[in-house]
Amino acid sequence: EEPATNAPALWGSPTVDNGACCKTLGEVRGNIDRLDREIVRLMAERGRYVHEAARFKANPAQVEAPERAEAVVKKAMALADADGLSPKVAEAAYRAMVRAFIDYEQGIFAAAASRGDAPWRNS
Ligand SMILES: C=C(O[C@@H]1C=C(C(=O)O)C=C[C@H]1O)C(=O)O
Repeated sequence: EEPATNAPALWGSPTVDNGACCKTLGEVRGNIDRLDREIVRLMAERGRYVHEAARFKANPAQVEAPERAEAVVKKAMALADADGLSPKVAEAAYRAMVRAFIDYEQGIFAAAASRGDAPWRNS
């Protein structure tokens, strides 16, 4: 069954905010929900720049830009390490996120090409 959200912790001592948080799993999740609002807002802003990037690409292979994609992941891992986030968590999250943004950008590019906007033609 799911853990109770209003019961005290079962072990250890609080680790966040110099021990001020957290007293319940509900309090933990309220903070995670607050941060997710910010993360999604930032992802939406990131997505608008990914969309914009498509305008500078001549074909789908350029949309993929694997060297840049790898550099973005490696940078996130280094930033994570400096910020106290597990680099393995950052790597997995960034690989999935960048892959999804590439697919999104491929869709934007393909739609522009089929409108006759982007110069590239499929066949
Ligand atoms: C946004 C770009 O296009 C793609 C998406 C990337 C990303 O989400 O960071 C990075 C490189 C490309 O795979 C870009 O070329 O900068």
